[in-house]
Amino acid sequence: MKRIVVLISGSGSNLQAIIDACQLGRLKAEIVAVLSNKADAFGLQRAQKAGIAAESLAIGDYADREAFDHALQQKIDSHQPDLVVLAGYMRILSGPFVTHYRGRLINIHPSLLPKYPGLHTHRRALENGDSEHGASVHFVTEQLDGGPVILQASIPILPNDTEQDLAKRLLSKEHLIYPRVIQWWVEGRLELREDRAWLDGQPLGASGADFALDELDT
Ligand SMILES: Nc1nc2c(c(=O)[nH]1)N[C@@H](CN(C=O)c1ccc(C(=O)N[C@@H](CCC(=O)O)C(=O)O)cc1)CN2
Ligand SMILES: NCC(=O)N[C@@H]1O[C@H](COP(=O)([O-])[O-])[C@@H](O)[C@H]1O
Repeated sequence: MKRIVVLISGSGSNLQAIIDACQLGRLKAEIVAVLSNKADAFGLQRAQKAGIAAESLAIGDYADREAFDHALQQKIDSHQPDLVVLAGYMRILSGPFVTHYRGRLINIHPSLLPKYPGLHTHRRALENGDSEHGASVHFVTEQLDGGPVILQASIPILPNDTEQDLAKRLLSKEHLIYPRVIQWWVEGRLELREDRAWLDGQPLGASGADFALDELDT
């Protein structure tokens, strides 16, 4: 069974969706560890409740980003993962780390990439008066949120939406698309090739696979 390590920094609702998918048998993989840069990340409690190894590393214990990432990499590799999943992990990863996991490192980002890489995406979409917003699952490369997109989900922005409204509505879509992308990778259907995401031997376009969300819940 494929082994997954999940990196988090906060609540871990995407982690929970992945845990649930594994426990329901929809995702034929094993989360072997959950790691965080925040000792108080609620997602660590979610992992412990599910009987999954949960650990944190303190950024302040390391001289710089590269030293932290090297220690994180060693911790990850001690669990011998096949796939590393970023699920609300809020640290920019250094080049050697990304290179080490190339093609088996994915992230979910709360925007319709390439719009709004980086932070505060809900606020930026509201400030720009956008009519829609969304989330993107992508391979992680050194370019922040610039890696090949695998799958996106969109939501309308409603007249009185706040950042919190968008975040809540978007999370419910994230919880559908992320387990599905992980399932594609675990099944060997998804790969990073020539700087593009390929699914079932076909290169995906800039917005990733073209799937209606209701197809994903089957
Ligand atoms: N090399 C890469 N690293 C990461 C990627 C990536 O695509 N390439 N994705 C991010 C996830 N992410 C958005 O999806 C993201 C995470 C963190 C930040 C950021 O600016 N972090 C700051 C600290 C912010 C904080 O502590 O609140 C930092 O690292 O200095 C931007 C985007 C994961 N990493
Ligand atoms: N830049 C990375 C980023 O902002 N990721 C976003 O953080 C949230 C984590 O929620 P969760 O902890 O409940 O899964 C999710 O919305 C995810 O898209």
